[in-house]
Amino acid sequence: MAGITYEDFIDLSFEPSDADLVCTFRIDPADGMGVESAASRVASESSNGTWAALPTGEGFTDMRAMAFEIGEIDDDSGTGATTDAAEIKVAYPEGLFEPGSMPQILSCIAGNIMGMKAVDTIRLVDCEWPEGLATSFSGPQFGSSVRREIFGVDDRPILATVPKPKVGLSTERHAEVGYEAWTGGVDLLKDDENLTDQEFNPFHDRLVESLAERDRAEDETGEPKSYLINVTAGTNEMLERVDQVAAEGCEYVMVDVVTTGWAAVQTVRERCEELGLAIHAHRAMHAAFDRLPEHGVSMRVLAQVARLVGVDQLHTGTAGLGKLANEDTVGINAWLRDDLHGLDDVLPVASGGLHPGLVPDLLDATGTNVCVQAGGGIHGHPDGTHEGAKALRAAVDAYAEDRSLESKAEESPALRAAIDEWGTETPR
Ligand SMILES: O=C(COP(=O)(O)O)[C@H](O)[C@H](O)COP(=O)(O)O
Ligand SMILES: [Mg+2]
Repeated sequence: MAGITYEDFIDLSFEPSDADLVCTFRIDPADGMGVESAASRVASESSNGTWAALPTGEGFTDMRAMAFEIGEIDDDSGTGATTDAAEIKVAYPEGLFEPGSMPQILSCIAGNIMGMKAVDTIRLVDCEWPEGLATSFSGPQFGSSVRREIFGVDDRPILATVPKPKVGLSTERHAEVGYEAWTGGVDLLKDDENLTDQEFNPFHDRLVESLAERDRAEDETGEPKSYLINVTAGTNEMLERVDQVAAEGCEYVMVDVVTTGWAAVQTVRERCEELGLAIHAHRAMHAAFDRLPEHGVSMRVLAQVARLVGVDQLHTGTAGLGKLANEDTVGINAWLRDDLHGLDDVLPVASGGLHPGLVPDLLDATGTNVCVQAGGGIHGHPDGTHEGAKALRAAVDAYAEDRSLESKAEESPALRAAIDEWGTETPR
């Protein structure tokens, strides 16, 4: 029987074409499987093969992926991987994918293979996106130009804060905290990932009252201010909320991109294009699949997906300085700025356990073309939110002035109090 078996999905002499999507996987073959068979099985199951030999012939278009490279593990994941763990490359023909559909692409390259027995663990580490597939997506509407276009700055990070406690504040208190933070020196108020439309703080009331305080803070400071309101919900409801955000004159929406799903984010992206709204992407739940170095989908790939689908700002970690286990923040941020067939870049958001004492090391690692978000590091300040915002702003200003925190703290009591409270320690 003419046909294909799963051995037909590996050719170590194969050379991918420029139109192929090339994926790098880290695999740990199951006992007795052997690396080449496991690699072929990965290519087979993620394209058009399965465990059994299959008939082809009339009416069959060859959409096979091809495993074409098997290399040593060069990551320092320290997972104690077995000796036959390897890094493989698989080339996928462009025709396998539906242009512009991130769900379908991920159902190929991060679908069944994540759970198949041929490998004990498998991790999608990186993707090299060909022009045809990449440009079938919108990409970011603004990217890092939000700093200049919304806040008129291009020489410092933009600062954000999320009111803490993360949920439970009344609408009125939430807006008050926003005013205190905006007038203390942050540019962006942000909802937390699990604040959406709850009884204690309904979405539309929060939108209207927070923006009223934003206007007051702009008048008082003479600086542009904005608000990352979390529109996360079912897709149709999200579109309703996006329309409300635009109607009330805000510049951004925030979306929990992993829990809403990429199809929903693509739909929101289309509406934001029509309305001229920037998208802030929170990545809550990413660690369910990107934390373990030997299994899942890397944060690097998640960032690539987010940029293609078209978010403008994305949480990418704190280069190990904050409270959350972090991936390769510096490498991911660099990729977000690299050319991607002309698609716009993405502004990285450093967040998670940050406070003024960590700012110098953070900006040494990430540079200043970022958004720096602090929640506890502002609202936990011994003298409250307004002073906490002043302290964070002073720490960022000190970096721009090439001054130490200690020197800056001589003219900033708020920064002095923050350093006395938290020093330069990394919280857990
Ligand atoms: O609420 C916070 C941070 O609050 P705090 O500043 O009090 O720690 C964010 O949800 C985390 O940054 C998410 O993590 P990441 O940014 O890594 O996705
Ligand atoms: Mg949060």
